[in-house]
Amino acid sequence: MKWKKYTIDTTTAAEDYMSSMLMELGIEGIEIEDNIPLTKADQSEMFIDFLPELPPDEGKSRVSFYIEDDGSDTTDLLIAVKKGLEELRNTVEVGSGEITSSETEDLDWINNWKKYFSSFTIGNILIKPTWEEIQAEDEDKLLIEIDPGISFGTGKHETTQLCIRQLQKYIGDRHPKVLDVGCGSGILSIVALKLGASAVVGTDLDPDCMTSTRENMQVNGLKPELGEFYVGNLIDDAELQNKVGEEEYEIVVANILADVIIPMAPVIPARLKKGGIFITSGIIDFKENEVKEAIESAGLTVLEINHQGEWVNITAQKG
Ligand SMILES: C[S@@+](CC[C@H](N)C(=O)[O-])C[C@H]1O[C@@H](n2cnc3c(N)ncnc32)[C@H](O)[C@@H]1O
Repeated sequence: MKWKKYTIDTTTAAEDYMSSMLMELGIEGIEIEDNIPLTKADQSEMFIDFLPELPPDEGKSRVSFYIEDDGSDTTDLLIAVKKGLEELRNTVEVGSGEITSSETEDLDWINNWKKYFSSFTIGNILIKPTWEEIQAEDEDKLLIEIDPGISFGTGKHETTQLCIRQLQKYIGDRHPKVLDVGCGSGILSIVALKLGASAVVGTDLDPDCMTSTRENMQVNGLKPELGEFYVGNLIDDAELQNKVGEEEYEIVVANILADVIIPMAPVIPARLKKGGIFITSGIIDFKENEVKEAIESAGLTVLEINHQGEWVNITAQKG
């Protein structure tokens, strides 16, 4: 799909007004470049754990928007953008407001990442995108097929791999019931079921993950009744906590982010059966101690801490 990119030179004070004006004109692909650091809340919503140092914020901003380049005339739309921009000058300092257009780019928002996702193995598990063929040398592996769609979880991320290794280690032949908090594409639920879990319950904040997870269960030949998946936040949603249940699980896995796992830690022990295992990752290395302390304060005993790249997995047990 071809897109045309237009960039407006403006100010940080005007950027929100500018995007709102563009959205009102029906433009959806909007990008803002400035040097304002993200707030903690923004960071956790965007699943970024740390950011590079930014140069000082001098109040400058570049607001870009993308229009599909399907040959249709965009003159009227650009006139409307310029008019909207001039009207904004009555409300806020807009800066130069100069609009430049750049080369047509080939952008496929949803599918471009697929180029970077190819089959790989973790121990005897083969994780394969649904669109790739299985190679002869991999035919003896435990096959997991994944199409994450727009949800997180191809299995390639270090944090997912750290969790998969721990699931391999702790599922054994106990046929545990597993709770997968932050299920994303459903990859950890599917790995758990393929490794012998008797049932899984998954939760995520993002409703799209319910679709991806259910579709991936089906692709992997897993009966829908093996999994229940709910949208919501286990940290403070009493209704979700009820649905998920108490002392139901031999294993809880949560691959999210340190800043989410810390407030979530207190609600984990109640979900676990006695002796149950909590496997968690999404923890960047400099937050390891903070998460470990939160897990211990919640009453769990830390059994293992593993590292892959800059990422950490903590595995703990309910006494
Ligand atoms: C790093 S992804 C992990 C996806 C998948 N489980 C994996 O291991 O690849 C984190 C997921 O957690 C979800 N999430 C973030 N905060 C959450 C919360 N408080 N409760 C449940 N899910 C949450 C996100 O929407 C995202 O799908």
